[in-house]
Amino acid sequence: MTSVLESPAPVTVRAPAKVNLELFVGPLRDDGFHALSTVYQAVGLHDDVTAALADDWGCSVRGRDADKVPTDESNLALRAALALSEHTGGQEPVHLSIHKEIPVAGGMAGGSADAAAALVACDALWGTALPREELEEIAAGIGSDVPFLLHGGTAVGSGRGEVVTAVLAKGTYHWVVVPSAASGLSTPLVYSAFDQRTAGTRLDDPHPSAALMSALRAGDPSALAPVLDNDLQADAIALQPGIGEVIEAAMGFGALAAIVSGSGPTVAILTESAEGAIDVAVALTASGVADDVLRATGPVQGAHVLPTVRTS
Ligand SMILES: C[C@@](CO)(OP(=O)(O)O)[C@H](O)COP(=O)(O)OP(=O)(O)OC[C@H]1O[C@@H](n2ccc(N)nc2=O)[C@H](O)[C@@H]1O
Ligand SMILES: Nc1ncnc2c1ncn2[C@@H]1O[C@H](COP(=O)(O)OP(=O)(O)O)[C@@H](O)[C@H]1O
Repeated sequence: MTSVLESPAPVTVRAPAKVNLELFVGPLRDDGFHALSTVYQAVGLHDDVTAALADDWGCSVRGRDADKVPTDESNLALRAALALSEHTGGQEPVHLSIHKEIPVAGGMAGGSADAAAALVACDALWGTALPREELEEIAAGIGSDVPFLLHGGTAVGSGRGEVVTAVLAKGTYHWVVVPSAASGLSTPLVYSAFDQRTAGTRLDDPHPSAALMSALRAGDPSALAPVLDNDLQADAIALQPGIGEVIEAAMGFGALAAIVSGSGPTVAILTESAEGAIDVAVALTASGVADDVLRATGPVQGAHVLPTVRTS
C-alpha cells in the first residue's frame, strides 16, 4: 500500500457527450448487436470523473440526474477502472467521484463518457501509461460508444460503433439539446422496435453517406442539416410521440434540423449560429414544448485530464 506521503494526487478527467449525426443500422450480428455505421460528434456537455486512491473500490455521483445512476459495480466508470486494473495485472483500489452534466439515459452516452474518463484518469493515477490502442480495446469491452468518447471530435463508428475513424470536419456547430428525461425509452427497447418494424426486410451492410462527409468537409451547417439521418428515429417517436412534437416545434421555430440522438429520447437540434441556438431554446421553453433545454457546441475534444487546481 502506498503511504500517504508518496500517494499520487487525484486525477480529474473531463469527457463530453455525443450526438449521432447519422446512424444507419445493418443486420443483426451473431453477438446480438446490429452492425452500425454512425457518425458521432462530441458536444460540449461534460461529465468530470476524479480518481483517487482509496481503501476500497467505489464511486459516488453528484450533479444532474445523479439519483438515476448506480454506484455499485454496474456503474460504467467503475467497470472501466476495474477492467483497466485487471488488464494491467491488478492495481490499488480507487474511489471515483463523478460529476454529471450529461443527461442520463438520453442517447448522449453519458455513462460511456464516464467510462472513458475513468480509463484516462486511472491510467494517469496508476502510471500504467497504456498505449492508446490498448485503452481503446478496454473501452470497446465496456460499451460501443466508449472508444469514441476517448477520441472526441467528429468520427465514423463502424462495427457496432466501437471502431472509430476520424473524419475531416470543418466548422463549429451550434446545437440545442432537449433531453425529455421523463421517458421510459431504453436502448434495447428501441432496437427491438426497429427489429419488429424491419422484420422480413433485408438490411444491407451500413456505410457512411458521401453527402454527410461532404457537408462536414464544407463546414456548413446549412449543408449538414438536410443530410442528418437516424434509422432508429421512427421507432423512438413511435414509442414516445412527444419526441416528434419537439422536432416539429423546433423546425417551426427556425431550426435548421432536428434529429433523435442515438436511441433517444434526446432531440438534437441544429441551428445556424450561437444566436440562433438561443432563439430556438427560448422559443421551446416559452411555448411550453420543453422545460428542460440545453445548448452545446461541437465538435469538442474527447476525454482529457484537467489541470490540477493550485490551492496555494
Ligand atoms: C444507440 C447508440 C448509438 O450510438 O447509442 P445510445 O443511444 O445508447 O447512446 C448505440 O448503438 C448503443 O450501443 P451500446 O452502448 O452497445 O448499447 P447497449 O446499451 O450495450 O445495448 C443494449 C441492447 O441494445 C441492442 N443493440 C445495441 C447496440 C447495437 N448496435 N445493436 C443492438 O441490437 C442489443 O439488444 C443490446 O443488448
Ligand atoms: N456512470 C454512469 N452514468 C450514467 N448512467 C450510467 C452510468 N453507469 C451506468 N449507467 C446506466 O446506464 C444507463 C444508460 O445511461 P447513459 O449512458 O446516460 O445513456 P444512453 O445509453 O442512453 O446514452 C442508465 O440508465 C444508467 O442506469
